[in-house]
Amino acid sequence: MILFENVTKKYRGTAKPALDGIDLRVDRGEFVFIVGASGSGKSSCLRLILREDQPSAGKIHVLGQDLSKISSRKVPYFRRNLGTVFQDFRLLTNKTVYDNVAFTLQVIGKSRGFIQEAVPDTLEMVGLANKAKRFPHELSGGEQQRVAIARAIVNKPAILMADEPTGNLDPATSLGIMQLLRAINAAGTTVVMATHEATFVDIMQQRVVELSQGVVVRDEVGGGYGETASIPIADLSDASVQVLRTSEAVVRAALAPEMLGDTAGSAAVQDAAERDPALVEAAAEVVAAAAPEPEVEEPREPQAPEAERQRGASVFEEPRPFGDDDEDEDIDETVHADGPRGRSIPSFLEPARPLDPVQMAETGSLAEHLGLKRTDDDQTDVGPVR
Ligand SMILES: Nc1ncnc2c1ncn2[C@@H]1O[C@H](COP(=O)(O)OP(=O)(O)OP(=O)(O)O)[C@@H](O)[C@H]1O
Repeated sequence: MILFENVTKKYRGTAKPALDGIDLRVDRGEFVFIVGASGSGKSSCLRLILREDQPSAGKIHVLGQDLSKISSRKVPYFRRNLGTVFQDFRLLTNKTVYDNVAFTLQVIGKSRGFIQEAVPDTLEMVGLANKAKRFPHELSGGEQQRVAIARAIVNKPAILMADEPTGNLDPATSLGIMQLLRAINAAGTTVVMATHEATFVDIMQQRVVELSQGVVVRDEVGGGYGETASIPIADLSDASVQVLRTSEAVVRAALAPEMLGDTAGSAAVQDAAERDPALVEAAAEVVAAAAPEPEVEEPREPQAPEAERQRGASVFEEPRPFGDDDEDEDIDETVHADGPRGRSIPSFLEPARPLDPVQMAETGSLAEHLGLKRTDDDQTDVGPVR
């Protein structure tokens, strides 16, 4: 699906290549994290896949096409197969949620009937059915990112590329976004996500490709605690490692229940709870600690419409649309400063309360299951909370 053969990318005027002889193969249906320090080459990698840029050497095939052979004129057509999500959402601020999503389909000439069906369906999927008529500035950061995701997937792309999609969001909101990306992946879309967020990489146990100075230094299926991990496992006692693994199973079951086979994830958690309640309690604390304690969010000045419009300009020659919505329940993604650490066991760890992944996917309520308190998220707006 994506194939890099000895790919080097050297930008003009730089001494060292941003990517140096990369070999990489991503198959259909995979969820791949590209991780690495700032400047390691993650975004360069995504830009090459999108054919925003060309390698200095080597070959790249995406969806069976040799990217060096796609003429500039055909690039917009090629990109219809790729959905993209960015840290800064890139929504069109003068359009409603519905129109943001519909716009993507309009520019590629989809019929009105198709749009009228696809947009509400997609908004429903991302949990924004009730916000179709809102404008981006009326949404929280998490909701704006959901609109961006709706826009990216409304045309059912084969590949969804996400570049730091949780970079501007608080931990609870980020968990909801990760949960949504996993649901999209579970529905068959290949997901390639560049991120610094070691916590999510650790707990999701998907494939991890780690870059360091333009070279792949790790390519691990089910990767977790590597050099980029937030919790270095080598520093932990055996008991702590066991606690960590239990927490990991819990969160993984919530984020990717199908990866564990039926209800094996929740069964394992319930099993552990029966055998050793103290372990599960300790695991709950690790889970809570894995989400960094949120700070109180500074309200941000709304962006000037013109500046926003400029930000909204897609990296593509062909602008991509965003999402609309329509659900009624507001998704409350605000996190209280006294959130995770104030409680002992998240409710979803309780043996009598099995996980309901479908419901969680619909509501994006993983953070709630983790016990992170939420309030009215319309007040939160965008802005780093870390
Ligand atoms: N257009 C460019 N011109 C010159 N150098 C560039 C350009 N884009 C990226 N670079 C350089 O290439 C290297 C890799 O950059 P890249 O943006 O791919 O890293 P990254 O891992 O995505 O970083 P970050 O996590 O900070 O976004 C860096 O040294 C960067 O300075």
